Amino acid sequence: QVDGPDTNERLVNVMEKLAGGPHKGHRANHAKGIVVRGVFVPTAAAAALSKAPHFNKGSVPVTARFSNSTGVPSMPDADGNASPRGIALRFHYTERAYTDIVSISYNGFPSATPEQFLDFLNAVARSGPKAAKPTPIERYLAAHPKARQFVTTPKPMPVSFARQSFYGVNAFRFINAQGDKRYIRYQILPVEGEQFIADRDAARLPANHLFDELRARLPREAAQFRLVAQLAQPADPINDGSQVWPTSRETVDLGRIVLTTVVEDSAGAERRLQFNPLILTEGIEPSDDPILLARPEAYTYSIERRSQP
Ligand code: HEM
Repeated sequence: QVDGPDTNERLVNVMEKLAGGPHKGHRANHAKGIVVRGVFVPTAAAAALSKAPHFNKGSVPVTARFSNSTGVPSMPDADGNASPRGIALRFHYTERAYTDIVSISYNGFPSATPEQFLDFLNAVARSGPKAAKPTPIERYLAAHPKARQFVTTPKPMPVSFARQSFYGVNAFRFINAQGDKRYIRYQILPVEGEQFIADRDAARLPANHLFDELRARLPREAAQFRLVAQLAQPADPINDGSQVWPTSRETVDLGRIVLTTVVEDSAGAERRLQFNPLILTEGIEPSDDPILLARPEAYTYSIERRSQP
């Protein structure tokens, strides 16, 4: 038995440190958010892949939270560190029961395991302005191509949260009524397509532009996404979200997410909401991806801290 914080608690500690926090009442990551609601309408193809209840009904209510990355609650939307952004989705398939998808606007992850992710974040934390060259993060990125790709891939600001794609990254296993099993990864793709703003123009926009845009948009026009399953081929890596599957893999439209309303007290709602990618239902099983399996525990540290009065 080893005393002291475990990897998941250390991850939350370093996230708070990087954010100049802890910021009382806020998430250790994806702190700046907005809560909306709408519906999900599944396709017939969804029911053929999974017996999950929300894929086998006419439609179900959805609660969603869009967010900027990092634990900085005042993160300006055009800041480079605001990406990858998040969408967390909760499908209410009965009055009391729900299942979640928690996804980001980058297809992939910098690390294969929580330990590697901790090394990555610690390297960032040790690379302040006074760090000797090459800095810890420069050395880390030189040795870790997936993390390098994550950091160096341009992540421009979208014109709207409604015009950004999101990716589930971790794999899940679908099981249909016949007992057939398929590994999948989620994609959440804007029906209107992606559209981005040049960095130079984004820098001139107000700090809350994306949040204001969503509040202005929804009374006129829903934010609509296709929920898509990318199907694994037998040799595809199932347990490593840093290894993206080829774009040539078959995809299946599972249905349409139609988000229509910003909830009345978004700040209160987000304090109460506790999204968790392992709140699943029959017809959907987790993979053994160690990042996926670590997430609920890490999230619980953040939830406990932000719930303190
Ligand atoms: C070991 C890896 C990870 C760690 C340690 C981690 C940590 C965290 C923490 C501490 C929170 C705040 C939870 C809360 O207070 O409710 C959070 C939220 C979030 N994470 Fe992660 N995360 C990890 C991986 C991922 C991955 C792979 C994705 C997506 C593919 C993701 C997407 C999100 C999103 C969208 C939120 C905001 C959820 C909301 O709106 O409430 N995270 N994460």
